[in-house]
Amino acid sequence: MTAQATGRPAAVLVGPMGAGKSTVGRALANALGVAFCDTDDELERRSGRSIPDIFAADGEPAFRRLEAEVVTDVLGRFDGVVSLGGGAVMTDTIREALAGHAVVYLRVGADTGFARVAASDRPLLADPDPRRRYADLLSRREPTYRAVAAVEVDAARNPQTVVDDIRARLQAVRADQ
Ligand SMILES: Nc1ncnc2c1ncn2[C@@H]1O[C@H](COP(=O)(O)OP(=O)(O)OP(=O)(O)O)[C@@H](O)[C@H]1O
Ligand SMILES: O=C(O)C1=C[C@@H](O)[C@@H](O)[C@H](O)C1
Ligand SMILES: [Mg+2]
Repeated sequence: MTAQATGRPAAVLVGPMGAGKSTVGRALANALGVAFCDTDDELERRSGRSIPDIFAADGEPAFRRLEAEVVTDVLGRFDGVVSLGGGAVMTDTIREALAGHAVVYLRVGADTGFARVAASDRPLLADPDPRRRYADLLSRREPTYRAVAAVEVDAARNPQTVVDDIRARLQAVRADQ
């Protein structure tokens, strides 16, 4: 994380694995001319370990504790675009820290989201039936993504279209305030 904060994040992207939070987040930050922070990358940088290693060696609860520390710190002092990990919104302290922020839910269906990450090493998909696991996680988390977001966009489109849509929707929300 390079930028020092003076205000609040320009946008905070949430959604399931493969929604494009990292990809679209970086492009949105470029379009807005602000810095970008992916909290998964930030957690790996600060801990000096990979997320798959943390899951394998210490388990998911230990990962969630580290994630909560990193995300709440970033939300409190970073003024660029922030992308969260796919499960971050399920932690109470993170949901509390998201209140009042420009939270954007990148929505994808289970087939699209899973196809985008099937070949990667996301630890939660290390399962005998990863497609079903993905669909289960998405259906459990979807109400929470919706509840924390000020704006929801269809992320099954090309990244530039998603970026343009987010910018327009955030402007509309701000104009309403
Ligand atoms: N809008 C898009 N159209 C096509 N492919 C995309 C799009 N967004 C992301 N991808 C591709 O999908 C894969 C996953 O994207 P990305 O890592 O940005 O997802 P994520 O939401 O950050 O997932 P995670 O929660 O696991 O970090 C990458 O290979 C990326 O290039
Ligand atoms: O959906 C999840 O719970 C996760 C998504 C990734 O972004 C990482 O934060 C990690 O692999 C866990
Ligand atoms: Mg990501």
